[in-house]
Formats: sequence, C-alpha cells, structure tokens
Amino acid sequence: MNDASPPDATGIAPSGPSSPIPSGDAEAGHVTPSMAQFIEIKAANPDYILFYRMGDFYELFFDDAVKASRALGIVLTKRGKHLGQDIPMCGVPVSRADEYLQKLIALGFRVAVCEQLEDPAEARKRGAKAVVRRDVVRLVTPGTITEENLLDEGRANHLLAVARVRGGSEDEARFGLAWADISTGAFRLAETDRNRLAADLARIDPTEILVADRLYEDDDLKPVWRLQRAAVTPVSAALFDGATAADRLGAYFAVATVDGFGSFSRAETIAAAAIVAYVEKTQLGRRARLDVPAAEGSASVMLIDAATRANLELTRTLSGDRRGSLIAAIDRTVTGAGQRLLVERLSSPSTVVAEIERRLDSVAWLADDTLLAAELRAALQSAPDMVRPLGRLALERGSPRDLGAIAAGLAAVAAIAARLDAAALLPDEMAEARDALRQAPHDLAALLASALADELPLSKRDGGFVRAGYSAALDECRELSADSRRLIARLEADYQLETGIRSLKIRHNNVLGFFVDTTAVHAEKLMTPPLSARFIHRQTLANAVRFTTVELSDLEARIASAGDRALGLELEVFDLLAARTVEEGEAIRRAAEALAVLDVSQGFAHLAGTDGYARPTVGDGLDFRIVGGRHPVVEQALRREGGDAFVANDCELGPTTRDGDGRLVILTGPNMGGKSTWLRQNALIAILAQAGGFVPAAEARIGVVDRLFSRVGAADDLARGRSTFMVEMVETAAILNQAGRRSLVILDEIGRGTATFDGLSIAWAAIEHLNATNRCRALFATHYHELTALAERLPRIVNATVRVREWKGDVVFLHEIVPGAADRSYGIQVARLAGLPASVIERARLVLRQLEEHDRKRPGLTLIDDLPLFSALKPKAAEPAPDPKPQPKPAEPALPPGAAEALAELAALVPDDLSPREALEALYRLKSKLRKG
Ligand SMILES: Nc1ncnc2c1ncn2[C@@H]1O[C@H](COP(=O)(O)OP(=O)(O)OP(=O)(O)O)[C@@H](O)[C@H]1O
Repeated sequence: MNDASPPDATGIAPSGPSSPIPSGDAEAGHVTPSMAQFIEIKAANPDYILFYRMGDFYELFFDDAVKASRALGIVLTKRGKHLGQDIPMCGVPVSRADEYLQKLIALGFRVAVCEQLEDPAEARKRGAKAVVRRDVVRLVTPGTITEENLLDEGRANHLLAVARVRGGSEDEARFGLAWADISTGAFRLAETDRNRLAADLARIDPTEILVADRLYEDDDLKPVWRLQRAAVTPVSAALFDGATAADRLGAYFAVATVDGFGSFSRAETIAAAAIVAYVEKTQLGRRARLDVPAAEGSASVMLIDAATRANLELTRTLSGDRRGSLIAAIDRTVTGAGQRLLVERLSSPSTVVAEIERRLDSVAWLADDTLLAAELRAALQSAPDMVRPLGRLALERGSPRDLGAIAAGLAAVAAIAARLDAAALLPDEMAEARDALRQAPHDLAALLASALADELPLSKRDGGFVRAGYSAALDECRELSADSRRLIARLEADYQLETGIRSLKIRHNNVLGFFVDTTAVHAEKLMTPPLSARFIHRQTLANAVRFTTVELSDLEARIASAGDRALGLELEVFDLLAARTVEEGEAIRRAAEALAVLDVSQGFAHLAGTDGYARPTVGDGLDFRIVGGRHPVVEQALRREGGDAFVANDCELGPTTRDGDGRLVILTGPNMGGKSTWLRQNALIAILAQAGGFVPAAEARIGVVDRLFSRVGAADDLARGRSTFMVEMVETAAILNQAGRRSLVILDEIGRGTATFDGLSIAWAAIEHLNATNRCRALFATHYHELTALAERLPRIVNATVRVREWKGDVVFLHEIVPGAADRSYGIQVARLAGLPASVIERARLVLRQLEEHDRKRPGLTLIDDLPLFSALKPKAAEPAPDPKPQPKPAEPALPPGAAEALAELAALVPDDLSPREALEALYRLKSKLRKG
C-alpha cells in the first residue's frame, strides 16, 4: 500500500512559502530560505526522525525518509534537489500519524514532531518569499510516551538511566539506576554493581535506557546493552554531570535541597538527574509530573537474572508472547493499573517477610469473604485507569475522555470506599488502601459528573462534551445555533414557495458553506429576473446548480460565530476542569494506587478460589517444603486439553540439621517424565509466594530466597557467536560464581551439550561446588545416573526420581516424584512414541544392549568413587599454602612394547629437514617398531 504522500499532496506548492524544499530547478549550491529552515530544525534534532508538518501531511526528508520508508513500508519518492542531489522524501497523513509513530517507537526510533506555528496566509503577509514559522513541539521517544494508543495498558513504560561512579579500581564501580514512568509519575532509584546490573535491568524491564556516550561505548558494558529489548539511547555526558546533579534534581521538584527526599547515593542522584533532564528535554518545557524519587533497597527484592527470567517465562514466553507465561496463567486482575502492579510484584518478588505477610493477609481476607471479593471485583471492573489520563492532563495533552475516565474512576473509588467502610477489621494493607480511597477528592467527582456529557469526544476541539445545564452562557450559544438551524429550515420552505421549485434544498459543505441547491432544469429560473436579483450563482455541476443569498450568508455567519463562541466556552470549561483535576493529582494518584493494590489482592483471592491455590508460609529460615505442588501453566494447559489431570508433587529442600544449609536434590528419571516441569514449578512457587500471592500447592513453607538462578532449556545465541553449549556454560558459570546460601538454584541437564564424559565430569564438579561452596538449596535434573552416587557421600544431597510403569514394552509416565534414583532413561521408548521409524528403534535397542553389556564388564564408576571429597572447596585467593598432603601422581599409562625405541627415534627426528617422502618412510618405520616390539 502506498501511504506516502505524492510530492504535491500537501496542497502546498513545492516552492511556495511553506515548503522547505527548493523546487526541482534549484541551482546546485543554492540554499533557499525554506531549505535553510529545514536544515536548521534538523540540525537541532540530529538524533530524531523529523516529522515535518506540511499541510495535512508530515513529510520526512533525506536520511529520515530512507530510514522511515524502510521501517514503515511506505514508498520513498523524491522532491527537488539539494546541492545538486535528489532529495529523498516520504510522508504520512496527519490523521494516521499516531499509527506510524507507534511503529517507529516500537522499533526504537525517536521522533521529533515539527508543526506549522502559523497559517500559510499569515506568512504570505510578510512577503512572497516568507517561510511559514515552524518548530518542534514534541520529541517522542519509547520511554516518554503518554498517549493511550501508544501504551500497553498492562505494562509500565519505564525510562531508565544508568550512571556509573568509579571507585578506586574497576571492581569498585557502582551503578546508579533511576527509572520513571511519565505516564503514571512513578520514579524509583536503586544502586547496583557490575555483577547485578543485567539482572536489575531485566527486573525493571524498561522500554528506553539512557546512558552517557562513554558508557555506551564501554567494551565491558557493550554486551549488556546489546542484550536489552529496550532502545538504548546514548546521550551527552552533560546529562550525567555529577557536580550539578543534586541541584538539577532539586530544581525539577522546586526544592532547595533533595536531602528531604531520603538518602540517595551519588550514583543514584546522578541517574535521577539524567532522567529529569531527559524528560524536560523531550517534553519541551511542559513539566511532566513525577513522584519524588524513592530509593529501593536492592536487598529488598529477589534478584532474578535475565536468563532465569526468560527461561522461567515469567511475564512473556521465550517467543515473546504473554500467552503461555506465568503472568497469563495467574492474572485475575480486572484493571490496567492492577495488571501493571502484578507485573511489578512478580518481576521483583519481595525478600522482606513483613511485607510479604502484609500482602498475603489481604489475599487471605478476600479469599475468606468471597461475597465482598466479588463485589470489589465488580466495582473495579467499572473503574477506568486514572493515572495515565491524569499524566496526559498534566502535560496539557488531555482530552474530554481523560476527564471522563477520572470521573468514572472517582465514582468507583467512592463506591469501593463505602463498601470497605462497612467491613470490619480489615488487614493493614487493605485498611491503608481504604484510607487512600476515603481521601480521594469526592467534590471533584461531583463537579466532573455535573459538567461532563454522557458521550465524550476524543478531542476537546470537537466540542459537545459539556453537559447541558452546566453553563448558562454555553446553553445560550447552543440555543442560538440550534435556532439558526431552525431558521434555515424555514428559509428553505420560504424559497420553495417563492420560486415554486419543490425540489429546492438548502445544503452545506465545507467548501461553499450553506448554499441553495437546485437541479439544472430549474436553475434557469433562478438565473433570470426577478429571482436572479436574489439568488447569486456560485457553482454549476453536471446535475446541480448552486446559489447563495444574502440572508443565507448572514445566517451562516451567525451559526459560525455561535459555534465558535460555544467551542470557546467549552474549551474554557475544559481548562478549568483539567486544572482542578491536576490540582488534586496527588490524592487521585494515591486512590488509583489503592485500587491497584486491591485489584492485585482480589485477583490472587479469585485465583485461590477457582484454582485451589493456598497461602504459603514465608519465613527467614532456609526452609523449602512444598506439599502437593503444581505447575501453574502446565496445570492449566492440561485442564484445557481435558486429558490427564496434573499430578501434584512434593519438594523438600530445607536443612536436615538445625543450623545446616538447605538440600540439593538430584533428580533422575525418564525423558518426558516431568523433571523440567517439577524444577520450574518449585521456582515459580517461590516467586509467587514472595510476590505476595497464594501458590499452587496444598502447603508451602519457604525461607526467603534472595536470588533465584536457573539453567534450563538451551538455545544458541548465534548473534553473539555462542553455541548452545557455550550459552549453557556461561549461565552455569554465573550461578557457580554468584549463588549464595539463601539462593535457590535449578539446573536442568547441565553438560548434556557435549561428549558424555565431559558433560558428566562438568555436572559432577558443579554439584560438588554447589554443595561445598555455594551451599544453596538446589534442584538438579540429569540423565547422568552416575551422579546419584554423590548422595551416598555428601549428606546434603538427596536423590529423587520420577516414577514410570513399564507395560508390554511401553512406558507409562506417572509424573510422580519419589525418593530414589532412576536406573534408566527410557529414551528409546520415548523415541518410539515420537514416531521414529521402527527399523531405527530396533537398531537402537540392539546398540543399547551392546553398550550396556560392555559397561557391565568395565564399570566406569570405580574412577568416580576414587575421587577425593570436597574437591570443589574454593581455592584461597592469597598465596597458595604448601599442600600438606602431596597429591598422588597420576598412574603412568602402560606403554605398548617397542614404544621406548620408537619414542627415542621420534624425538631425534627434525621434521623440517625431511622431504615428504622421507617423512612418510619415517612414519612407516616407527609403526613397524611398535608392532615388532
Ligand atoms: N506432574 C505432572 N502431571 C501431569 N503431567 C505432567 C506433569 N509433569 C509433566 N507433565 C507432562 O509431561 C510433559 C513432559 O514433562 P517435562 O518436560 O517436565 O519432562 P522431562 O522429564 O523434563 O523430559 P526430558 O528429560 O525429555 O526433558 C509435560 O509437557 C507435561 O505435559
């Protein structure tokens, strides 16, 4: 489809006063005033695609046109020449600009919207060559959008800045993170280090990341930027200037010092100042309302690195869909704000037991009082989002519908507050929410309800949004305009009578305004005296002739002026209502947050009721005891398919002794038995519990997990030149280097991507390291049955397996996890189920029998049994102490007879002195020596 405007589609002559581009005959080297204007505006916004307003189109030129036409799939054309070269150009109609903006923003582009600031007629008054005044009115970037249709209702839109503050050495660099959602005003800060940086970015999941140029080019950080889904925007180092950061931040919030906001680290303050500077820059003087920044103690959230987050499919699946993710399975919220809060809680599960308990108390209370929960749910369903409309109103980008949303939201707030007032003894979190609802500006709600019409237009310029009866002056204007319409109807009847033309009509269009319309047959009559004195000819078409009259023109002027006046009055009412709403912004925002909290709680309570989720017990110990646990996503999928029910399974990872560390379970079992499912479900249960939700289990007791690691599934990362095995090893390295005593680690089939013995050895050593050095709670699924021997030697390691039943040579999966070790993987049976040709299966059985026979004769485990214990203890960083027990020398391999003589000759050979033929002969000689010996 060709959406690009043709070169003259603007209706403005290419070389006319409003065109920045010279016409085709412009001389090479000559720059017209209009071209100079374009170049100046573009030069001021070099990093932005410039949407250049020309009449009904936004035109794009030069490189912008090339990039955008490719990204948007619109036709690239050319318009005129600059310095002797064709100027590439494309255009998008103003009426569809949002749609194109959305696409460009989603692709990570930034757009500068440049408008005509005066009518072309105004410009012409200054002279034939005068250029229409234009300027950029808005910079649109992924992290600073506020439009409803550009935002995802259920997702926060975070703009994030990363500031680095160096300490004495490279290792000591600290990173300040500041992130804000200008559509809601949320503004947070955190400090992190190089190790945790990627995990924190994955947790916050921004849409745009700001970094200083130098950081953007930093070799150590480049891989981090490359991994982001967000647009990473390098900006001038001036935005991150440490010396002025606190003052700039204070100036944004109009306070003399930011000390009152809380204690921020230097890195956090610098990042926060970069955010406000960028917001100011992109909003061009309009002040986006942001909350006072709140520092988030990094110790208060469970850290989940990017790979784990992706593998566990928390908020989206590996293929990027919400469907099939954890959030899609457990989300029972009914509002956009509730959904956003749920995503935030799942992405950053708490590690503070008191906070988790507060949330769980609300869920438990609502799960108990199902009647109140149902009423709350119904009331929330009618509560539109208030925070984003409020943000738009504050930025003077609001519409009557935004006011309508606030009005409807406040009505829901009042209803819910009244319902909660009637409830006795609310838990703390809900009581706080109720208080915030009570303090909502209820008089504003009444004002909006009395002022706004039932049907509201998208744009305030369309008018008609003020309710009749609200403003006497407006009602008068409207009556006048309605009256005039009645007068027109009367005039039409009079003209019909006077002319005797029954078919005569008074019509209206945008070009002529009101006119008298007759068929060509009757026109002659109106064009001859005496009627011609009254009816003034305007236009002749094929079947119609159009006239005007003095009365009609007068009436038209009256209607237009009444309409203008009415619209003017409506706009005044709008400004007043918007100003009142923005004044009450704080209270509205608090009420909206309270609704989101209630929505998340009712969502979890609803889920508990429909899906049988239970309240977990979360404590400060190292417990991990799940009874009857299920996988939230797999369980629902099985239910949907209507096949077998999900088999619930227990998991015990708590310490075996009073002050001991948690356990490590080695899970062996058949392919397709349910190993991966079990591993993941236990991680998901921990996340849900610490997010403050009920969990899919009969019982769950969890000692707070501070960091969750997983190594499950594997995919090539060819873009970064990493094979599947390499990805696996990089992720395993991160776990072994970082997991601590409070962490939960799940590892699925470590080492399977390489030769059997290499893989087994790596898996073996990894388990020893987890046991002795990380000392964390861990689940380790493997097909290396040899590893189960470790459970006998290391007390914290236990074996578990998945039960199967063999039936007439087939395998039946029972999906039941039981103590013990598997002796085989049933891989061939699974391959048969998958439809491998019968001949291949038969052959595989034969090969397997032979291999097993061979293995029985030369059992490989003796070597492993001989390995020293605790070999994975961390080596001391200081000078190595002399080893008290010298390591036994590896046994010399027995050499074949004749080898010594052959080796001696080999040592004496100088390959460079030999011709190819002599070399070959030497080789034969050496071989025959070996044989003879
Ligand atoms: N507890 C369960 N109850 C019912 N069905 C289950 C259960 N666990 C797993 N399944 C079913 O079995 C399938 C295979 O499970 P899963 O991928 O966890 O097996 P696996 O042991 O990890 O297999 P492999 O070793 O081949 O990777 C799942 O897709 C699911 O349909």
